[in-house]
Amino acid sequence: MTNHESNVVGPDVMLIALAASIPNAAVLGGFLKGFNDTSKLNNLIDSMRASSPTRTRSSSSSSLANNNNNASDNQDNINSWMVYHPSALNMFDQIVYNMKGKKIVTFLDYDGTLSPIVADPDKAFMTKKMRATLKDIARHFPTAIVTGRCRDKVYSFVKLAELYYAGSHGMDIKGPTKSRNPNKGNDKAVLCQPASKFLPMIEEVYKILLEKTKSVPGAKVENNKFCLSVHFRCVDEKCWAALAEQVRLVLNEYPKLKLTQGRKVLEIRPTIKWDKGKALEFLLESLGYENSNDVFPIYIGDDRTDEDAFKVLRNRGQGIGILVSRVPKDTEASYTLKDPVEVEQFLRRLVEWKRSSNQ
Ligand SMILES: O=P(O)(O)OC[C@H]1O[C@H](O[C@H]2O[C@H](CO)[C@@H](O)[C@H](O)[C@H]2O)[C@H](O)[C@@H](O)[C@@H]1O
Repeated sequence: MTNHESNVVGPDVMLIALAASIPNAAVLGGFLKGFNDTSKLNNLIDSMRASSPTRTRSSSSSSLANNNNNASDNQDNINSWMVYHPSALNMFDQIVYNMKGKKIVTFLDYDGTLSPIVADPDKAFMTKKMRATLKDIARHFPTAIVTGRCRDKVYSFVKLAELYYAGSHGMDIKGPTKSRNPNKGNDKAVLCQPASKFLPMIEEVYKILLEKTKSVPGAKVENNKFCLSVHFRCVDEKCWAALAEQVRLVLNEYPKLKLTQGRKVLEIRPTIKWDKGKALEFLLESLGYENSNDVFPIYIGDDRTDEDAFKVLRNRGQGIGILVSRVPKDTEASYTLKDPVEVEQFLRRLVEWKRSSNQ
């Protein structure tokens, strides 16, 4: 099972992963009651830890020698992982060779891809440089931001009307409000909201979660319109289980909602079959590339939710997925970039290649 497959979890199982991170046997025993699939449990614990990339494997070791060994093991892991997922910057010439003559479409995740991960989700700004590069990218290629965020919120960060925006993990898609090419008039007006009937339920759960998580210091509930985020980045690890318990109790009353996990965030969303991969397919179709062999989609993202889109590209045998990560992760992406700085460099090279190659 890939990390992606273990991504969508029921609240109870999630709680077990959280509970396993606290060193209290009695509490842990209580949480584990009734759970007997050890490998599933281990997957979930791994998945929980993987959402905390600042922690290295050596952090619990007290001996310096162990730390050194672990550091060199980690480096070996990174090196062998990079053989299968090489840097998109190092492989740039090969990538452009493969996309020659094709219509490029770029799909970009926001947090951790265009903006660095920061403690306060309301302050996840892009650099001016990134914005200028994005503007140039959109001038040359149809470009979409595909994010777990509320569409309006991400627009308030990006502020480029010539892009497509797929907010709420792709459940809220809107086309550009300004043409990418002033001589050609407006791009096709696109709107897709497959989870609209869940809006009142999401609102209701948002209010309840706000109230219920008040008692957990550092917890933050974010309303992303068709889905919700419960952030635990600023919550003391000892309180993760308590927070998860609150979320679980609330979600028990809403079987039509499911829980997924991002980077130090629990995400609550409708149980519809829609994700960033579906959003990518919808956008390609809207752009007229449903059955085209001529299209070359590039999807760049850092999160598990981006795996749905990487998988779609892999299955279509088209374009490339680029994972933004410094550490080895189970991924369907073909290439990697380390951080948003490298993402900007890659996008800039794409713009320069396009300008110089008359493609
Ligand atoms: O699909 P994305 O664009 O990657 O959005 C996923 C979530 O991103 C945001 O949370 C993450 O970034 C925050 C700011 O850097 C960080 O504080 C948090 O720990 C991360 O999980 C956003 O706030 C969430 O609503 C999105 O679901």
